[in-house]
Amino acid sequence: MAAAAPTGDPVLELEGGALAFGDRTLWSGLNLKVRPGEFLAVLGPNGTGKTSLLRSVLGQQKLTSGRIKVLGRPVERGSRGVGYVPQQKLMERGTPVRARDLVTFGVDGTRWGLPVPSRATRRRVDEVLEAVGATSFADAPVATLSGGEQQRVRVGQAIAGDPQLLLCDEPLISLDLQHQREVSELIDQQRKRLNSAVVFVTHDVNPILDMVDRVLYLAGGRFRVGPPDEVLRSEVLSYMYNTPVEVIRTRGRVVVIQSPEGYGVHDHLEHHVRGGLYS
Ligand SMILES: Nc1ncnc2c1ncn2[C@@H]1O[C@H](COP(=O)(O)OP(=O)(O)OP(=O)(O)O)[C@@H](O)[C@H]1O
Repeated sequence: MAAAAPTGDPVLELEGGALAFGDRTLWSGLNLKVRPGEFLAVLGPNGTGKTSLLRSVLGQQKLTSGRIKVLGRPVERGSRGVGYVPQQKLMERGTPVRARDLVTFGVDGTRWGLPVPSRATRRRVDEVLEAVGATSFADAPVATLSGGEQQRVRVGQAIAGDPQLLLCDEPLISLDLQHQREVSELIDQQRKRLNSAVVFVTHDVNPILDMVDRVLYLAGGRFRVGPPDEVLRSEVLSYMYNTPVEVIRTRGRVVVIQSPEGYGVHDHLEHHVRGGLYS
């Protein structure tokens, strides 16, 4: 776990952020500052507004109230300083775009193939393809790759431009254990190399637990921000879920289970309990 608290002007700042759809408020009163070099994990059950938070930071979703600053400025779409790994979306078969093209787009922001990339760009593209383990399928159409292979290419595209703020929406989905480790280490190494910030949405914090500085936990219209040891505790999560929950730490992992007295109270939690693990 990171020792010293990150310093420097925030790369991401939310003040009194609230987001509602109709009469359903996902979160409100959200104050958050993410500083250079910080790794923030965003956790919580389905539908609590984790993706919507990232979309708000990208300028794709307007807040109901409050404001967001990204890299010191009001949020705007398409900022080169922000990288984004979207929640897994497979490319349609027949799309001719190659892995190399997506990563090239990530490096120089130009449309694939045009203009012809410079030697420096090509070198950087090869480096990134290698780093995400995509060299062997770099020239295959992305649509023909497996879900996990496509995911690695998207991570490559997002990190290729050395963003100061990297937003990741479940980037480890579809990856086997080895690639989960490799991809999360790659994201972490890049953060350390550039002193950039990472906001990482995930359903399982364990693969990244030793990288995380703070956790933003969203559940039941509530939120909690703090170091993992302060947030991932039985009393905190029981309050957030409004049902008794036990947080167990075993062999360096965090396991959340529903306490016997809480069984059957909340289906969404039970779903995760059946899976054996929840973060
Ligand atoms: N544009 C929209 N209009 C109406 N409702 C929306 C819109 N975008 C998201 N929602 C709703 O907001 C809720 C939160 O969605 P979001 O995708 O942010 O959740 P999440 O926490 O990322 O969930 P998951 O863990 O399942 O990915 C969902 O119920 C979703 O249907």
